[in-house]
Amino acid sequence: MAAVDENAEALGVSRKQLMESSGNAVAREVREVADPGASVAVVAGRGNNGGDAFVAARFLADHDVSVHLLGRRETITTAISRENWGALAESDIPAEEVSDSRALDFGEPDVLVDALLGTGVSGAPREPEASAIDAINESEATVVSVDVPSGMDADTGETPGAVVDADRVVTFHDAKPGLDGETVTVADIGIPEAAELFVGPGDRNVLGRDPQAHKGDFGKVTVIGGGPYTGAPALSAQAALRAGADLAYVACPEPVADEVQGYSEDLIVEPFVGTRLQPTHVETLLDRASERDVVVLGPGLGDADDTLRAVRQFLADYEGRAVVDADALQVVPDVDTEATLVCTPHQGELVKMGGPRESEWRDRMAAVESFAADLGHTILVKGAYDIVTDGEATRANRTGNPGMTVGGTGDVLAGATGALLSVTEPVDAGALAAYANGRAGDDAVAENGYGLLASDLLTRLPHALYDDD
Ligand SMILES: NC(=O)C1=CN([C@@H]2O[C@H](COP(=O)(O)OP(=O)(O)OC[C@H]3O[C@@H](n4cnc5c(N)ncnc54)[C@H](O)[C@@H]3O)[C@@H](O)[C@H]2O)[C@H](O)CC1
Ligand SMILES: [K+]
Repeated sequence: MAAVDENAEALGVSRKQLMESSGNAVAREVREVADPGASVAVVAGRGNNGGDAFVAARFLADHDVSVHLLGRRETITTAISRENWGALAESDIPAEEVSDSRALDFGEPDVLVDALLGTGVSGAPREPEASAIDAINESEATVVSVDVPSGMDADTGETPGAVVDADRVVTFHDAKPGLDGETVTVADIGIPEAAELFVGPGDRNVLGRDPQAHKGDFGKVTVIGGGPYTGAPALSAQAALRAGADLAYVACPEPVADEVQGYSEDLIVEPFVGTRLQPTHVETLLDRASERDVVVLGPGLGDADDTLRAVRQFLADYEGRAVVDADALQVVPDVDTEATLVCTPHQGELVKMGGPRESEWRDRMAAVESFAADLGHTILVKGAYDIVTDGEATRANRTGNPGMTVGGTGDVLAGATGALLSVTEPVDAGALAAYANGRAGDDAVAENGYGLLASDLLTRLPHALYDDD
């Protein structure tokens, strides 16, 4: 939900607007259960859940409203909630601050609005909230809970401690688990569909960095590639580093090893004998892969028969996480593997894998979703709108521009996906890599115009993935 909020903000719908809509929805619900003139007591906590209720109070001028904040105004946790508390002071709505739940006296109202705790709760309610919840439950009033009954975990529906016994719940944007017995209204608060459908800056929240982290915590990625091409594996491995991996290895044929190393001293090159990947290399590669977090299989490997046989053997025995790209993709549909794969085809490669041909992007989303479900792996289809799906969750990405049709941008994407796959789940890894790759391309074109090189994306990946703007 926090990610969707941030995406909405990036699309021009601020959190403050969302709070205004939320509060309005609560007021509508109150009007349904209480006629004008009825008494309404709002019991609010210090988070945004309370903020929603401050807004609701402003929309209930026809009712006899009082607001009771459990805490002091200085302890309100968010700026927008504080602003809405401030707005109450500019009205004639009685609003009191109560630090001790024993001093909480909301009388005998017709309606109680429960806005103590929302989606920000963690664990069982502590004091003074726990006693305030008891007080609400002892009241005869009709209880309208904001977002969730206070004390209920919005993700799981679990109630580890005291919880408000609500008559009605006004929940925002999406239904929440664990609600039954109450009358539930799911209120549309104006979050644009695009905030959920398209990957946005909020999706990056899954990429935390623990200050106590050690070398290797953010992933060791091996790129198995090269042979006919040397630039591709070097781009992938550098992209893995720029997307946050700690170590990037390139397993490539001996004759191209110097060239790959020559692209960057940051890469650890692990050559194998011969001019291309062959079945005799597979055992050693599997051994090494077992010490790494993710393998990126494909960049620059070519499609010689024995190379594709080697790819098939590798995947049949590999049980870890891998990104499969380029010529290696055609092997995936007929290999039986325990591995967790993120396949990164463009439209032509997808068709070669037996995938759908739909051209309109929404139709393609649905078709690729069911293809991924059948395949049993995550697919990231590259295009003007990238589609990422594991057969259940499906996202689209619209960063990027026509300048990115240049060779090598797919290798960068595969490497970035590899890095992110070592720290997040497959759909998130693919979605974020597509987003960052496209944004890096957009930044490069904004700075220099068209004529970008795939290598221009590399230094722009960190900003696209980790900067706050
Ligand atoms: N897009 C949306 O869905 C919108 C939701 N809105 C509302 O915002 C709340 C979530 O707000 P948040 O500030 O994140 O958290 P809460 O108000 O739920 O509470 C945080 C508050 O409570 C303290 N706390 C946490 N755990 C406990 C505990 N076990 N015991 C006591 N106190 C606890 C914490 O420290 C904070 O002070 C959501 O539910 C909606 O109502 C917005 O309106 C925007 C749109
Ligand atoms: K609540």
